Amino acid sequence: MASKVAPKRRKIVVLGSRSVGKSSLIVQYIENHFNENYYPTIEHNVPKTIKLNGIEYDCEIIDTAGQDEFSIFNSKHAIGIHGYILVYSVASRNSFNMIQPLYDRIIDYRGTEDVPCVIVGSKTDLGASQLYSRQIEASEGEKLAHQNHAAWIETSAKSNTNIGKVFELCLAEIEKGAQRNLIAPEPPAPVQTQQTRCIIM
Ligand SMILES: Nc1nc2c(ncn2[C@@H]2O[C@H](COP(=O)(O)OP(=O)(O)OP(=O)(O)O)[C@@H](O)[C@H]2O)c(=O)[nH]1
Repeated sequence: MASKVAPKRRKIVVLGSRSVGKSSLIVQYIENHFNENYYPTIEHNVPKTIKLNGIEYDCEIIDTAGQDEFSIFNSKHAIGIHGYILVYSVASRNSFNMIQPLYDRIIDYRGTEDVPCVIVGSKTDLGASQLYSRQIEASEGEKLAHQNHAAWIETSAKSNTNIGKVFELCLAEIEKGAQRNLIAPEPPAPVQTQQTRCIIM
């Protein structure tokens, strides 16, 4: 009997300063809506099946409480994580300045620079508003990503711009890593055999 291949499981963690829009990114992706109110996040995992190149992946997206210079990286986010989404707001220089130390901490903990990662410039709608001005140009975000061999994209959860692409990019980075053997191949799913006989010992 041919063994059935289990869907690949992938764990993605979303990191970045407080209030940059990590939860909004996830909520827009999963539930297709945007909330103007700010509720500080208590870390939780969100399941989502993501399809890439015709293959379905069982993903777990970890929404974290925002990091600051004191709580920059929790070592639990170094183990068992397949991909990283690092978010800054294009309207906040401070949040952008957190990305490099955060990335450095990840590679320190993992002991390799080969880390599947997407850097995301969020809240692009604010950059176009009259109340806030853009503090981080696209070229600056792109350069940072390039220096760290990461993918990069700008988004707006409010106007639902590029949200799905963030997760597809992350999965694509993970699969590129898998081809470089960053991820051990999945074992085949156990085959359910019907027990037809009973042995009394
Ligand atoms: N204009 C605009 N506001 C946004 C966008 N994304 C999030 N926000 C707002 O920014 C605030 C913070 O958003 P959250 O998604 O809670 O941010 P977070 O990064 O999860 O915050 P922490 O829980 O502190 O880590 C909320 O008031 C959101 O409505 C966006 O794309 N555009």
